[in-house]
Order: sequence, then structure tokens, then C-alpha cells
Amino acid sequence: MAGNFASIPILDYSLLTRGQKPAFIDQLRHALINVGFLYLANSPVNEDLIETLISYVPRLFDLDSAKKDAIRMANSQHFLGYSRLGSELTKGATDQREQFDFATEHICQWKPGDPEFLKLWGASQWPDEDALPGFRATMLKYLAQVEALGYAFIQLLAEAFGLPPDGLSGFYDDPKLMQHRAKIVKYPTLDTVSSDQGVGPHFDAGFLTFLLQASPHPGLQVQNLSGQWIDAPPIPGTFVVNIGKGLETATQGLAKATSHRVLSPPKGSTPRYSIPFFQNIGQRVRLNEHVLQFPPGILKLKEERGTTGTTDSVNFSEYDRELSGLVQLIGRVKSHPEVAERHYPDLFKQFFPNGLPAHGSAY
Ligand SMILES: O=C(O)CCC(=O)C(=O)O
Ligand SMILES: [Fe+2]
Repeated sequence: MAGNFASIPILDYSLLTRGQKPAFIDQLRHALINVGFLYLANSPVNEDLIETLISYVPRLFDLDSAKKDAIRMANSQHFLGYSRLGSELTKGATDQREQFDFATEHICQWKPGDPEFLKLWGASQWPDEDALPGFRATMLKYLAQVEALGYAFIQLLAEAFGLPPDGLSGFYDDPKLMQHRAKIVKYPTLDTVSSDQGVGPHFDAGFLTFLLQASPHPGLQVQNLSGQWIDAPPIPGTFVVNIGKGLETATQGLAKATSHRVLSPPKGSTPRYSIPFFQNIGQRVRLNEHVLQFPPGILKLKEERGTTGTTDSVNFSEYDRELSGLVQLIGRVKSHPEVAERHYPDLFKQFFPNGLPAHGSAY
């Protein structure tokens, strides 16, 4: 079973500019179909920019709690802003992490009569510029560079699957109408939290995730087809790239969304930091309406992977029938019920008929 990987492949983006694109595409095809995760070295995202961003991260969390609460996610119908430790659920259990959600710049397109899920995209909430000078500009620059990498990667991915380079463009709106999101996350050590669930087993939502492991801590784990958890420790100078449930559904399971989780750092250690960037798909796209035609040789690779897989993750299963924007909104309602109760009361009642969960059981 090719999907029973024991390690995660490392791809070198500089192969593309050194006349070795076919080798890159071959490695990419293997990683997409059999693993669903890869490390990407030598990406075009500026290294100094990454270092500058990482240097802000502990200072962001060290802002006093009034400054953090001033931009709390509950203020935002876009689910953007600060979430205190313990305010997020995965599979109904509390994640032991503190985080800020930001997104690429976007003006909310929702107007009365539009579907509610259009409210999901809109302006970020930024910390006070005086408290953290230059952070906002740095983060926006970083978001723009990772966004560009994401669009370039989607073309490579199409090529790896035997499609024309624009073969996946039907899943996107005009880039000006798109929004992609990112989080800055802190996982406290087991000295201060009550369980080791940094984040529980889950799939990501959209197309691709570009994860920057922003401190040298292990903790990220990836589940292979037999259900074993494989470590994905930080490798300096790389991104971890993984496939979201949207891309898996869009490619009829050819690209594999892989279940993953984070374990909290041990007692006596220091907090782990990470910055995942989530590449979205168009909100009005219904994935099953775009049926891609893959060459038979590519489909055979999927068969060889093996079909029976063990996974601890259950989220975003609605992509096969609902509009993508609604699937993403449902995901946010389940993971951030307090925000949902305030801004999406009807959906909140649907998923939490007994009110806010003490220890939720959404999934
Ligand atoms: O923090 C990490 O390394 C991964 C986080 C993650 O998987 C997520 O937030 O979706
Ligand atoms: Fe994730």
C-alpha cells in the first residue's frame, strides 16, 4: 500500500529554476497521491521576511490581555482575530492553543439577500500599531508572498495530475475576489495546560495549507493509511505543505487530505509556535459540479495507493454536496461556537441545540 508512508518527502523548489522541472513534478505527484504532505525547501517566499515575521510572534502573544481582547474573534463575523487559550474545539474536544487569525486583504462582498456564507470573508482585526510597530505590514507582505506561491503551486499540481496548467482554475474566483487566511499559533507547554491536545486530529479545509513551523519544537504528526502517527518535525528553511479536504474532493480523492494533529510541548519545555496559511477555493463553487478528467495512468496511481484508510479525522465531509462557502462556514461554526452564537445564531442552534458546549461534541 503506497499510502503507508513512514516519512514525509522533501521537495526542492529550486529544481524549477534549475532546468529540473520534470523531476519536481514527479516528486510532487508521489507526495500528493500517497502522502498528502510534503516539505518544501527553497520556496520563493523571502527568507528575511520570514525571519522578521517569526521575531514578532512571541511579542504578539506577550501583548497584554486587554490589547489582545480588543481584537478578539467574537467581534468578527469573519472569524478573524484573537482566540484565547481553550476557545477552539476539534472533534468536540478543546484545543490547547492560543491564536490570532488574519487574512489577505478583502472587502466583504455580502449584501442583504446574499447567502450568509459570504459574510465569512472580510477585514482582519490588527493589534494596535503602537504596541507592535511594523507587524501589520510584515504580516500582509508575508500573506501576499505565500498567496502567490499558492497560485503557482496549483498550476504545478495540475501538471502533476496530467491536466493543463489552468486545469484547476474553475475552483477559483478572480484573485481580487478571493481571500486566504492564516493563523499565528502558540501551543503552551504541559506545565500550564490540562491536556496534550494542541490541536486534535483534523483535515484542513480548502486547497493547500502552507505551514511555517516558527519554533524548533516537534509536535506536528501526520496519519498514514494504517492509522499510524508519523512525526513531521520542523526542518529549517522549509514549509510543510498539505492538502485540504476541498482539493481532495475536487480531485475525486486523487490528492489526499491527510489527517494531522499537534501534541503540546512537554513540561519544562518552551511554547511551540506555528503559522499555517490556508489557501481557499471560491465560495460559490460546488465541487461536485466540476468533474475533472484525469489520464488513465494517473488514476492507476490512486488505485495503487490503496483505498482503505484509517483516519481519526471527520471534518469537512459536506464538500461533496454543499457550496464551498457553506462548508467552510459550518467548519468555523463547529470549531468556534462562541463566535457563531453571536454572528450566525441560526446555524449555531442547528449545531449546538443545547447551547454553548462545556466540552463540546460538535463533530
Ligand atoms: O501548528 C501546526 O503545526 C499545525 C496546525 C494545524 O494543523 C491547523 O491549524 O490546521
Ligand atoms: Fe491543520
